[in-house]
Amino acid sequence: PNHPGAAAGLVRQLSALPWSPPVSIDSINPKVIKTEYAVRGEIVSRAQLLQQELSSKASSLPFSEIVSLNIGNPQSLGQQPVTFFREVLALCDYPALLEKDESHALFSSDAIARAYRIVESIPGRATGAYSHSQGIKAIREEIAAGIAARDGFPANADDIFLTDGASPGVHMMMQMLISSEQDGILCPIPQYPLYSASIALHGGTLVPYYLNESSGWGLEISELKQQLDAARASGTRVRALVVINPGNPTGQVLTEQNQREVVQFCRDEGLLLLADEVYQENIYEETKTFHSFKKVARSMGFFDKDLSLVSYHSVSKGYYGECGKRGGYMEVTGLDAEVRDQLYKVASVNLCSNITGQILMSLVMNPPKPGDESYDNFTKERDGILSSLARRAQLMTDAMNKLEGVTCNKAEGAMYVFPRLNLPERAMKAAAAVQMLPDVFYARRLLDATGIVVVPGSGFGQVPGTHHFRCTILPQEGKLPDVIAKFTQFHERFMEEFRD
Ligand SMILES: Cc1ncc(COP(=O)(O)O)c(CN[C@@H]2CONC2=O)c1O
Repeated sequence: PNHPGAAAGLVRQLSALPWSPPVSIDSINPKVIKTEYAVRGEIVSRAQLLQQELSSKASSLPFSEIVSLNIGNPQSLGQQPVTFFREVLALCDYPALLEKDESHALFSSDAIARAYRIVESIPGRATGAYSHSQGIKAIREEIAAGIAARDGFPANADDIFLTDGASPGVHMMMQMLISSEQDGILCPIPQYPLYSASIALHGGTLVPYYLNESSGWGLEISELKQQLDAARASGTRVRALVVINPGNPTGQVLTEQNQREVVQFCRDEGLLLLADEVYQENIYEETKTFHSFKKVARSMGFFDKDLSLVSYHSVSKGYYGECGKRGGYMEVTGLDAEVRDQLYKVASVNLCSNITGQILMSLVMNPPKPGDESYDNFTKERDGILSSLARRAQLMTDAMNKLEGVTCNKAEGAMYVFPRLNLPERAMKAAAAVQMLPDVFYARRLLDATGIVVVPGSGFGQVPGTHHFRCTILPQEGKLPDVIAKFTQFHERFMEEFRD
């Protein structure tokens, strides 16, 4: 052991031993293995491989591009950002621009004034510093004022937690609520798989309640009650009810009466209401109006001492579609102060959300007003995008309903159609023969034939024995007819191939 070469010799001996990675698929957290997120699942993975094939050589594929209709990502399909929002963000990102005369030739006066006000409200004018863990106080005050203006009821800046998109806010609440598998969360089926994924990651239990496809994806209190009682009878401690309004993937917009019933149900059954309202500005059905659950609860006379409610919003949807900027909030009301303190502690572990997303969230909640220099251009951009989305929602719904064996509820809101596939028996058998679920088989064949990427309905959950897929309504209007034509041609050939 004292020999100078001994250590080197020992190292050589050790290095000769077979080395294996310290982390293996068998040694990572099994909750991670169990987690699935179909919006970027197996079909998307194959699409990425095909994209590489398209990029690497003159392709033998029967299409020239991948059309990603699997994800609600408007700007990736050509939607333009809102000018006023980007002007304010640019100025806040580089505050020195505010001191330059040239800026007045480049930026609208109200964007300069807004950016100046925001920068001045940040301690040290430091848009690069960590902020308060719930977000910059002045930003939260602006958002609270926007909520109050929307609802006609007060909102408190200290109830706002600014997050990097709505997703982290959902994870934070699941982290707070789920202690073990005994803790259940009532979720709509079909649901946006952030919820099933987060519940799985935190080791809880998803308690399903089925939306009624035959009544336009209606949310029935009787179904909620039946599922809640069954879960409780099996020993599950049901903590919360998730409602996504407008719905993803289903696109329904709840009636105010239905919302009142949901609020009453949560109050009566002692459930925290998790209201996912990220599509609140994506309403296309003229007979429907968005009402926040906060407004509905307050209008029923339920305040902080009467109901626990967490409301989510995001900069990823609406007419802004700023998904990559990662802005969002959760408005937390009706929780005990000591619970709020624990939530704050969890938020503080991540220090703060990104400042750009925080600023953008405040712009979404307080956009240009009549008389502002940007107002006319802003309303032109906003109304242009929303009216186009409404037309595309109708176009896609109609196109789906023209397909043989397909029925599709109208997309009243959000950004998706979720058609039901009634496949021939031979198609079902062909799927089984390759160990695929029928809607995965269909989505895979669609991708391989056209380059169009959709998400199989099994990725959102569906009534057993039914099959769907989710497709966004997002291709720009000039391109949508071509996408629909490709889709239709594929479907006709598919049905011909597998006709019973
Ligand atoms: C209902 C719902 N809630 C929350 C989120 C999370 O959004 P952010 O974290 O970006 O704020 C999404 C995103 N929609 C996903 C992403 O694109 N397609 C979807 O279905 C969503 O659809």
